[in-house]
Amino acid sequence: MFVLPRLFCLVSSTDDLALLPALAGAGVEGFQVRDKSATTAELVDLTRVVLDAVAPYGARVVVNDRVDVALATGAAGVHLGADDLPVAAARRLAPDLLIGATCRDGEAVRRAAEEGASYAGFGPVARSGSKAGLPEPLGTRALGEAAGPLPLVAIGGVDAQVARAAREAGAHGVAVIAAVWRHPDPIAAAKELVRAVA
Ligand SMILES: Cc1ncc(COP(=O)(O)OP(=O)(O)O)c(N)n1
Ligand SMILES: Cc1ncsc1CCOP(=O)(O)O
Repeated sequence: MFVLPRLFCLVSSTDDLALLPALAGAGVEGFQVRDKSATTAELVDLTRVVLDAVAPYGARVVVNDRVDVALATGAAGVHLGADDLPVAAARRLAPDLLIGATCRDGEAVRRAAEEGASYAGFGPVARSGSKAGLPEPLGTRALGEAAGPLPLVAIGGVDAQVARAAREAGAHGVAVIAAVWRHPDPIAAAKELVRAVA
C-alpha cells in the first residue's frame, strides 16, 4: 500500500531534471512522469531517471497514461484520463499500483472509485497555462462538492494560493506544472507549495 502524496510535480523531458533531487529534498512527495512526445522507450528511460533521482528521498513516482511503463519500471502508480486504458482494466492488470483517474465531477469520482481507482485528479480547478483545450475552470467549490469516495488531487492552474483553497475545500493534495517549472526559482516555489498543502 502506498501513501498518497500531497504534492505531485509533473515532469517531462524538457524540464530541468538536475533539479529533481533538490525538489524531492524540499519535500515534494510525488512526481508524475508526463511526456506526450516521448516514445515508449524514451518514457521508460525518463521514468527510470526520475525514479533514480527522487526515490532516495522517499518520493513516489506515477507515470501518466501508461500502466505498462509503470509496471515495467517499478513506479508506484499510473494516472489515467478519458483517452487511456479504462481504470477497471488497469486495476485488473495492476492490483497493487496507485491508480489516479481524471474526474471533473462527483459522478465521475464515484465511478472511478467503483472501478478501483486510488485517487481522482480533479480539475482544472483554475486556469492552466500549461495545457490547452481544457474546459472552463471548475473552481474549488465544485471540488468540495465532488469530495467523498476518493481522495482528490486538484490540478490545473494550481499555485500556492489555489493549493491552500483546494485543501480547505477538501482536496487531499495538488498537482502542478507551471507553479514549479515556470517559476524563476523552482525550489523556492516547491517549498511554498509544500507549506501550502501541509
Ligand atoms: C493528478 C492528475 N490529474 C489529472 C491529470 C490529467 O490527466 P489526463 O486527463 O489523462 O490528461 P493528460 O495529463 O494525459 O494530458 C493528470 N495528468 N494528473
Ligand atoms: C495535465 C493537466 N490536466 C489538467 S490541467 C493540467 C496541466 C496542469 O499544469 P499547470 O499546473 O501548469 O496548470
